[in-house]
Amino acid sequence: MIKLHGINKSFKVARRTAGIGQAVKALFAREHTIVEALHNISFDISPGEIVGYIGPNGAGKSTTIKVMSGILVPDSGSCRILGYTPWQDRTEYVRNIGVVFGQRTQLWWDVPVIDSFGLLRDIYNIPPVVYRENLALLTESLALGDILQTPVRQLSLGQRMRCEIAASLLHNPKILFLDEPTIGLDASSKIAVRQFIKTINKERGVTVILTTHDMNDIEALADRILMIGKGTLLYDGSLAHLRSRFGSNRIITLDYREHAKPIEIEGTNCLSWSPERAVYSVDIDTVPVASIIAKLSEQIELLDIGIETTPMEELILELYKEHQI
Ligand SMILES: Nc1ncnc2c1ncn2[C@@H]1O[C@H](COP(=O)(O)OP(=O)(O)OP(=O)(O)O)[C@@H](O)[C@H]1O
Repeated sequence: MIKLHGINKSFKVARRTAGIGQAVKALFAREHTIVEALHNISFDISPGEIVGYIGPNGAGKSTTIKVMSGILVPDSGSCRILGYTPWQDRTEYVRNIGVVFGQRTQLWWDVPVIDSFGLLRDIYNIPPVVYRENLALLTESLALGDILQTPVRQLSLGQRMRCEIAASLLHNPKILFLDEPTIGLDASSKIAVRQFIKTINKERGVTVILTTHDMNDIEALADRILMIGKGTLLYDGSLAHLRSRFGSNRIITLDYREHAKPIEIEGTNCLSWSPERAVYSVDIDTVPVASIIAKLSEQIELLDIGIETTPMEELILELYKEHQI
């Protein structure tokens, strides 16, 4: 369904050093640097998948989404989605995809939400019956009833995001690209958005590609992770596989009577330390929990101990570290 092969994309960025002299100089001879945003990116995505596209800031996630949605033309490589080359067959292609950029809006700022939806209906030429049905369904499942008549600029972030998602689905797309769909949302809005994404994937078979920095999004939604760092694809695999790779990692939280100085324990990673509580990450195949407790008990009076398997955030950090990004 989605096939990217050897995609490269660089940006030429003007380089400026501070100071008026440099600014004047730059008027005559502008210096440039080349930012290699995507380097030889290849992957396939099948119909019905939910894929989490992750990586640190500036890794190339949005650039990939822009290439896949036809907004950016890569320097080289091929991208075939539903039989189209996004940036070449844009008019036809966009009828098949929905795109949500969490940090930008596709809705008209000053008009009521319903008017924006009406404009999208005309742009996409959505048949009246389909539009009516979808509007009813989306209004109900995303609880838009009370806000359809409100101008977009008066909406809260969570309300706007629900409207953005509805707007991206009015024309029944087969693929949904979500670029940080839960950014800035409160806990309950995040859960509502995740639930809805799951539902449209299950019930309508919409293929979803989402970029996020929120590992709870990934945990809740994605069966597969693509990880990118410095423009290069570093991991393509299931969440379960990632878990099994770091399967013996544990987070140990210790409460103790006041102790001012952190205690180093060989083979562990101290994630945080305060005078009453410390958190360590450890591979229990290498360093047994008992030895950590024994070592600490020699120096501090332990009050409580909690042991958890490594949370998603930590797994991803490990992966970033492994790839030195
Ligand atoms: N239009 C542009 N002009 C110049 N450089 C750009 C442009 N768009 C992206 N870049 C650069 O390309 C690289 C990848 O950026 P991109 O926005 O794809 O990263 P990202 O993974 O989405 O990051 P974030 O998590 O911070 O949103 C960065 O170094 C960025 O500065």
